[in-house]
Amino acid sequence: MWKFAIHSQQPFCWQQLCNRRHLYVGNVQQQTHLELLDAAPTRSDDEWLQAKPYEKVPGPGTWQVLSYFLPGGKQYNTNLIQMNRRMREWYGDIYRFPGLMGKQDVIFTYNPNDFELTYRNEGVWPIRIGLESFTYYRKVHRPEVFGSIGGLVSEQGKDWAHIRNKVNPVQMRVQNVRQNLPQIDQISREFVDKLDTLRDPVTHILNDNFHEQLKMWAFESISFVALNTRMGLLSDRPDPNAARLAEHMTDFFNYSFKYDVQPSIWPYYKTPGFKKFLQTYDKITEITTAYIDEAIKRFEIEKDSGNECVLQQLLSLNKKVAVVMAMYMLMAGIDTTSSAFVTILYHLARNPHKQRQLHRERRRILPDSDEPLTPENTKNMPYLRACIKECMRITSITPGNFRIATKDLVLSGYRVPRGEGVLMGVLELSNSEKYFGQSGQFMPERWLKADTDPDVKACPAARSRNPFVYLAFGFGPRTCIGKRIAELEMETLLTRLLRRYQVSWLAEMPLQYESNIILSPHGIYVQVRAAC
Ligand code: HEM
Repeated sequence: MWKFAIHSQQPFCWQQLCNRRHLYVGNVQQQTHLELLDAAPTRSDDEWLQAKPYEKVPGPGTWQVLSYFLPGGKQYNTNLIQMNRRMREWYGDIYRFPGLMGKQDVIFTYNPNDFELTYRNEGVWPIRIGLESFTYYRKVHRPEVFGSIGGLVSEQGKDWAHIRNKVNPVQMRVQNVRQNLPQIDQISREFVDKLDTLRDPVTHILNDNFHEQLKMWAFESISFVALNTRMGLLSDRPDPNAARLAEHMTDFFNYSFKYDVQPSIWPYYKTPGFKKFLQTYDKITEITTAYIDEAIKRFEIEKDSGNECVLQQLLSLNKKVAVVMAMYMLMAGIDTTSSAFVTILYHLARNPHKQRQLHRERRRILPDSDEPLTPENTKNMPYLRACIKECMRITSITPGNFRIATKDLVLSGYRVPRGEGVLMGVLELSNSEKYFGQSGQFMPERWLKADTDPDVKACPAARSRNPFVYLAFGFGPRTCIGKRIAELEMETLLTRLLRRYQVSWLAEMPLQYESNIILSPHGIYVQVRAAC
């Protein structure tokens, strides 16, 4: 069961995001999986033949769905989470959401065995549709800038693999990412220093402005990794281009929700709003490229100064790759990390006993709070990592994972032909009593594989739990490429913040969430006081 309230200004439907596979964007046909469409089943084995036919998957018909979402309908004005939950109550743990207007169906499943089958059969080129506007921007609007360089979020098949294989060692290798620790630590210290000015001087309460400031922390951190540049966004005098870039990124998120997620006619007709979106992309490209050009000049002067940073490694692949990846890091690495961090703080604020336990670990790692964080002293932080995981279990800011089935699959006893969309309802499973006892309780211990101190014992279930019931960063070759960076940032800030402060939740209401591209918290009411 859900233990927190979620509210959205706008009705949202995953299918709008997932079912645009027939689109032709300008002269660029979405290179997704069209070859899979209308293909005859390839399977004739017993399991396939004995499975129930696809048509028998429970779910509403097209007209029924339309009636749900029309004014007065049962799903009118519901958000993603509410919609999913109602549909699940009505149709069960697997249901078919029919494709509208010639678009594909999406199978919604809440069965971890289906997740495993879908992922284990996705092959080396998993298909997940997203950010079609970026594909259009690169390939149709600005081909002279990007050439044939694809981007991770919007590319599929070989084109996706081509870039992912190149950037994996740069962004997924722990040691490579952790070389940024000194600067990420410095940025976290600056943010924690700034907390004094962000909280109310008398009550010490932080409100929603805190989330905006956290976005600046996330921006400052990710832009250091992506552009090797300190933007000064936590100071009173940020770099003017950085401030502009921050504004454009905010616009980008709003536009992207409107044009990549909500139904829109832009693939057929470029509305004035969509043209403004393209201008925002232009400005982000222009500023990002300018920062990269400046960094290239710096690298020339500082030649052979030791390990290559992430940007240098991306540049050695290709400058266009570096620009596209830097843009992606900025687009995908600000709202995600800051929203997840608010969630982490919220759960710790509501669970003082666990917070005290974590504080003890922090003091062991940093006996002197002025000491820097290093690869050595941050190696062994089991309770901190368990706390972060437990927060993301209760509130995974990405509530579902999507794939196009690239093989014929039998899901929950039904035939699902390749080419169909499969939406895996991760958040529901990670909040289910069936897979996590006392699922509403914040219990970091459930993730511990070994005792961390005499009072904190390992949990036997941590070793035997089905890995598919918690997938906050996705799974497989297409898992989140920013996972290591996000973990580094969140661990560092949490260490610094809790080393200095203790946090309490003062509101009667739980933290609220809006669902747009991700779950985004609001209604923050945290008190931060000096830790003893
Ligand atoms: C707490 C923070 C974050 C969460 C919860 C998160 C979650 C996710 C999830 C669930 C996916 C889909 C994975 C799949 O389909 O299997 C994803 C993909 C992705 N994420 Fe993250 N993410 C976070 C932070 C970041 C950061 C900091 C970056 C940038 C450095 C980033 C960049 C990306 C990219 C580029 C993809 C697409 C990967 C591909 O398709 O190959 N994310 N993320």
